[in-house]
Amino acid sequence: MGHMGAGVPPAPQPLPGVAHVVAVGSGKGGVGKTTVAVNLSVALAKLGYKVGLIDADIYGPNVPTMMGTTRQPNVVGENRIEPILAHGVKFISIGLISPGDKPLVMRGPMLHQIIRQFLQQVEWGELDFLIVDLPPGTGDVVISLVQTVPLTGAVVVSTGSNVALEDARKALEMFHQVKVEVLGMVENMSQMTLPSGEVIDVFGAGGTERTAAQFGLAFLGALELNPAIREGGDKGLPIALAGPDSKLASEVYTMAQRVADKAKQVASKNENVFEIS
Ligand SMILES: Nc1ncnc2c1ncn2[C@@H]1O[C@H](COP(=O)(O)OP(=O)(O)OP(=O)(O)O)[C@@H](O)[C@H]1O
Repeated sequence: MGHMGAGVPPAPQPLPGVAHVVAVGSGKGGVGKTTVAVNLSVALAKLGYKVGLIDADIYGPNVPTMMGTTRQPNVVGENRIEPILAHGVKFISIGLISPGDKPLVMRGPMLHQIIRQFLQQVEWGELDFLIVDLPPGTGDVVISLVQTVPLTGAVVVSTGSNVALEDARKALEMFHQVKVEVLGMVENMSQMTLPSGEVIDVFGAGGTERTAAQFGLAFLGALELNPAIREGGDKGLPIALAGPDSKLASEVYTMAQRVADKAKQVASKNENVFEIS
């Protein structure tokens, strides 16, 4: 103990009962990362998986609004936090804890502490997927995350625009640096269909799929730009609730199925690596 420097973090430990931790990141803010993370979670739950969702966007926690509840979580036993259940998904967010009393500036150690608590002190129980909605950009939160738990992989969300893709590439680079496998990329705010049926391309649809191909990554799907998606977010009724037969929500289910398949594939590949060595 004594000679171990205080700066040496303990090795990441899997969360008992949690099969896959999957981070959702973007690089650029405002591309709809939280919208994707929330809908992905709800769709996975509707597909029959046990799903948890951590709002790790400490500076702009929008998950409670998008999940439709700002109820404070109960603390049980020895400082264990009960996640909030909404739309079949268990979630936790800094936005639920002492709302109105959140520090605007957080020092690194405090941020690390929050991420660790969200992973280790929340009563997640058995989960197939624990989705983590990262803050935009690259940095601290991801480092705290990978120091605490092993991740199955990450999903990178972008629009098709060059500026969003520039930042998405930085996110890809960051995941590479911290040795987190990217499961694939999602294009959000892709094409938009007008009531007349005319399709308009606002952000350069197709750009994300091309970028994924350049990096040898899977393209996990596109979500159109549609006011119903924004309304669903603001009302706390994610469009995934409409189910796989709804035309709009079907895109989310395709995406969710691909994320699930890819996560299982990556995890079994990594298990084999351990067995061989
Ligand atoms: N496909 C879409 N169609 C219409 N509106 C969308 C779509 N995706 C997201 N939005 C809306 O765009 C806004 C930004 O989305 P969101 O909060 O998910 O982005 P974000 O990338 O998580 O942002 P940040 O992390 O910077 O806070 C929200 O109002 C959301 O409802």
